[in-house]
Amino acid sequence: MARYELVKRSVALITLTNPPVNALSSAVRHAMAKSMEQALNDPKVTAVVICGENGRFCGGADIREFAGPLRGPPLVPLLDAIEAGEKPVVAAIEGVALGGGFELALVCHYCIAHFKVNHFVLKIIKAVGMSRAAKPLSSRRVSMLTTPCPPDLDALLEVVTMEVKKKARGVMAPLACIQAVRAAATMPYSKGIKRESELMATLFNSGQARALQYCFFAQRTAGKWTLPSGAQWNNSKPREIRSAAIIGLGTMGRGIVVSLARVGISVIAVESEKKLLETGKQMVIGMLERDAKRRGVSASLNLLKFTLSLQDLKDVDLVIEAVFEDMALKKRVFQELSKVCRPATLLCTNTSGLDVDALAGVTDRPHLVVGMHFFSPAHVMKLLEVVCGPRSSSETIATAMSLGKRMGKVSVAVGNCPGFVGNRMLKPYMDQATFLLEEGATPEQIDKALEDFGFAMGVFRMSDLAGLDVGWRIRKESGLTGPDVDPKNPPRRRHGRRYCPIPDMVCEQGRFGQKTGRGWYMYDKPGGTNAKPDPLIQNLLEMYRSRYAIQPRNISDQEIIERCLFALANEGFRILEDGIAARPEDIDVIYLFGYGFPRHRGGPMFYASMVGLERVLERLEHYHQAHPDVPHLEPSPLLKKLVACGSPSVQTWREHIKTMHSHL
Ligand SMILES: C[C@H](O)[C@H](C)C(=O)SCCNC(=O)CCNC(=O)[C@H](O)C(C)(C)COP(=O)([O-])OP(=O)([O-])OC[C@H]1O[C@@H](n2cnc3c(N)ncnc32)[C@H](O)[C@@H]1OP(=O)([O-])[O-]
Repeated sequence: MARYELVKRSVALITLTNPPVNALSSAVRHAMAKSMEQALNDPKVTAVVICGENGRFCGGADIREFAGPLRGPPLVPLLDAIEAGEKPVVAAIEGVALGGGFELALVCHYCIAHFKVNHFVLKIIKAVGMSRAAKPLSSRRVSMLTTPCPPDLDALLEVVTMEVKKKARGVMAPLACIQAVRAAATMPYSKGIKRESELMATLFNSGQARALQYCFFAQRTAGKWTLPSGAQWNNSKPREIRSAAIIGLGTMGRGIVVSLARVGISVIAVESEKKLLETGKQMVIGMLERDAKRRGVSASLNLLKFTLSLQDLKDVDLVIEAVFEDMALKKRVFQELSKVCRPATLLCTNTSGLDVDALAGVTDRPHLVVGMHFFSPAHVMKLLEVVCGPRSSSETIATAMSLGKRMGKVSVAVGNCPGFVGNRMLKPYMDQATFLLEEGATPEQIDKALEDFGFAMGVFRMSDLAGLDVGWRIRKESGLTGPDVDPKNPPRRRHGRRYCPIPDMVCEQGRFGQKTGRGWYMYDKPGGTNAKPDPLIQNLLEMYRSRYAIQPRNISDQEIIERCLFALANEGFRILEDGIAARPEDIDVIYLFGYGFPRHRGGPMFYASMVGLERVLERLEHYHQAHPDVPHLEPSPLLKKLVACGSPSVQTWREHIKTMHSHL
């Protein structure tokens, strides 16, 4: 866990050896303490160098050890011994020096860092080689350094605090960092370090720390998929994709073209009309040029080809269909692709919730069909839902997952059902928000409650951004609203359950959100982003409630959070029961990377476990009793079962899901 060598007869070289990131596990700390003692006590040793194996210095404390009691020698006394030692210690840094790894570098008297190191502030060594060995160390001890205190420190920290509170609502760590900076600038080292330890202890024992550690491992677990057949992430070889084609140059298609081209994959982009093709082409080129400029590289425009003819696709490795969300149209595209593309070409769909297997069924290669559900904007959002149809082969799934990772996405394998995972859960979440409007809340009150919880955007601001017409079109196609709805249907019921027509009423007024300058909010112009409460919406709500004799009531933020987030998690439990998601961590990763769920809350499933499953169950029972015509408030059988089993930790829920029909 740490190797000790004597080089040039007088330099002790200590190499951290805990692959893959040399995390400071108890074994590493123990080995380091032993090696440092050996080096400091050996009269032949005049200097010490600490480095990390595998081109990485140190990825910090071993996060896996946080779950239980601390074992082995604590880190701080070890760092103090290095700092106070009488022999110069040099940190030879490559790759990363994170957290405790950063602290280790800081207490070394000198640092030499490879120029490609990220995550590190350089402490520049004045001369090359070990000519420092005989020099006094006092000026090199971090405890002896003086921190200049700017005269306007309070004002400076005030501004930073405001910024942090805006950008990281409710997050503890950044505010603690500001307090640590204040301590470093205004206190002697010993008091400053003591203050920092107090701040660290508060954070370390917080629910937010547990949520962030959970997210870290959940993100890495999400890529480890398994099929009922036993095929899985580490025994299914992905195909190499050198060439791809995108059908449809709408917002999603353009983003997908950019995502592929900027990682070196040649892309043929197809549109149905010359004008659409030309517009899409100009937008893609502009996006790639801006992206390349930002990254300081040249735009890979030579990888692009734009065409009106599917015939040009005959040799590509993979196609992603991104046409209008209409099943009949998609089926025609897949039938055509079947004829044009060579037999081994993978055919993928970017549908946001339609039946992937129905599309597979119209092709000559159902085993090569898979969903690749990108999130808008596709070249920015990191989430990729890889939707496994029952006939998708393990090689096809492995290829889609690997391609997602190559594009810098967080790929999550999910089963095939309406809305898959993310959008299926979004429906009850948004339904609750509109029901709360009927009952007395306003869009801005609901959004504020959700944004105070930690969401970057509340549900109504998010809908205005995405465009209200998207959902409206889906509801019309599903027969929930529009001229085809049976007039005998009571306006507030559909299929025997409660239905809120307010979003339809808003759309019928041409209020589609930011794009039209009016939606749930009003904006200074079409395309504007500065959302202001709109009195016309307030009037619409008042008129609506009086028309249906709804007596508005004061609704607490707590009720808003419980009804929206417990309904969200409840659908997550159903998704686990249906085998559409392999584990709760996958659901949480989808919501962290696709829907802006605040990371310091862990995700909808982790949040439910932190609130306490018994509490979630009790509140859902309460709300379902109050609203019996809202099925998604009825507690799921899995939630009840987990509570009956004593509410085990989220990481063990899989053991209680005996789903024989897992889609994954
Ligand atoms: C006060 C002080 O602050 C306290 C005391 C602390 O120090 S708190 C801890 C502070 N340290 C961190 O926050 C660093 C967290 N790690 C990272 O940011 C990244 O890992 C990376 C270093 C930039 C490398 O990225 P990568 O993309 O090349 O590889 P990977 O896929 O991410 O990771 C490869 C494998 O290593 C595992 N791993 C990475 N870092 C780890 C860590 N610190 N502890 C335990 N395991 C870790 C990870 O789970 C994965 O495992 P598996 O999935 O293969 O089984």
